[in-house]
Amino acid sequence: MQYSFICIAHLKTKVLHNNTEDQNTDQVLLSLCCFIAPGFSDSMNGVVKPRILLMGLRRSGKSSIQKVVFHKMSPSETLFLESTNKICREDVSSSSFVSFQIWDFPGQIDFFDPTFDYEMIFRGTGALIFVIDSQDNYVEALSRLHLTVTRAYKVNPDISFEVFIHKVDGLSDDHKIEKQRDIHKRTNTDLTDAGLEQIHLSFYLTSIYDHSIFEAFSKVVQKLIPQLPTLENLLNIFISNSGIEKAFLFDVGSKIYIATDSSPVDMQTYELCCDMIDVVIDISCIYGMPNVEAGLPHDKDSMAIIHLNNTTVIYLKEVTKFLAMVCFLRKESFARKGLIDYNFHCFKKAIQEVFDVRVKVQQTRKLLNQRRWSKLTLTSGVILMPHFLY
Ligand SMILES: Nc1nc2c(ncn2[C@@H]2O[C@H](COP(=O)(O)OP(=O)(O)OP(=O)(O)O)[C@@H](O)[C@H]2O)c(=O)[nH]1
Repeated sequence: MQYSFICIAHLKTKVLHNNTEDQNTDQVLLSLCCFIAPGFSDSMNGVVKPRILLMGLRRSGKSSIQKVVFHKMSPSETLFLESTNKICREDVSSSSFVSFQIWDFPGQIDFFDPTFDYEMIFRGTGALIFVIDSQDNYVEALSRLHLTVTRAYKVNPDISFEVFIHKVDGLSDDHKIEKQRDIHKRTNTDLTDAGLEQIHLSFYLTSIYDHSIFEAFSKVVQKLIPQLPTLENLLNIFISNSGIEKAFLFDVGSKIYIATDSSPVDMQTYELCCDMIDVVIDISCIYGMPNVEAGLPHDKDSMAIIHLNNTTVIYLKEVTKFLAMVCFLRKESFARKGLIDYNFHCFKKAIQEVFDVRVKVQQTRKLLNQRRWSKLTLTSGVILMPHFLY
């Protein structure tokens, strides 16, 4: 597909009055509190920050994944990455929804090393990504995966286990499917033999040389967003009332999509969204923002429209400082842009309310924690150091 026309402009949203929309979004918001799950508290401050662990054998591609997805490193530069020899922790807090810690582990962790407190690590973990190099012999990787998963599950059965069958860029399509089937079968057989068939592993075919790694990471991150059903619901309401075929909510910095409507996602659509975000950011960097050092070149006026030569229109609009909505629609539907913009305005308001509820929950949790701590100090007369997770 070719882009036949690109227009990037600053546009103020026109507000049309449509009471039905407001009622719909309000109804969704009424049920919000059900989706605010406690999550993983980061020490005493009550900040919900799930932890994602990147594990796997040496040179399987863990650091490359982190650098490409979160540091915009080009895939070819990863050839020069040095081997990781200690646990590297990083905070990813680009928006209130995409906020977590990534821990990149060195290739060989010795679970039997007494200085390695794996219980403490797994206890605060939201997702464990195990990276397998598909271009290498993976027998050792599979036994390491089994050991890691069984240990982690015993400590924390709530972890989501994600297996990245990585470096598939060198494989043909048939070969990829065959490898995935084989790895899936072997791991499940091992788990069944160990009497742990209840452990669910999700498998993804990934490569840093295409968008598959971003798509896989999006799915991992989505599982850690307690408000996901609310966001999906809002997107469903938005698209069905605006004649839109598909809508994604993107974290602009990482190109991770944090939610989409309930229709299936195809890779080509996702790739077009990523390309569009790149175009918008590049053009904004060159022409748009006087002070790019201040952060992402994406602000409340950011928007872009791309007309493809197959009568599809892609429409990008800023939702929050870090989030953008990217929609796919027919040219005929885009004729009602005023209605789409009004509905988008309602959607944006609803998202803001989701943020507000979340912030309130976090503040209440922080206050409760502080009270609990001051009570502890008063009753015991001494302050005992808590057993913080690191
Ligand atoms: N072909 C291909 N190579 C990749 C891919 N991802 C990473 N690599 C290469 O794999 C090699 C090892 O990558 P690293 O990210 O250093 O691996 P690691 O798992 O962090 O290694 P340790 O730090 O030793 O545990 C590098 O040369 C990367 O360029 C991929 O998707 N495809």
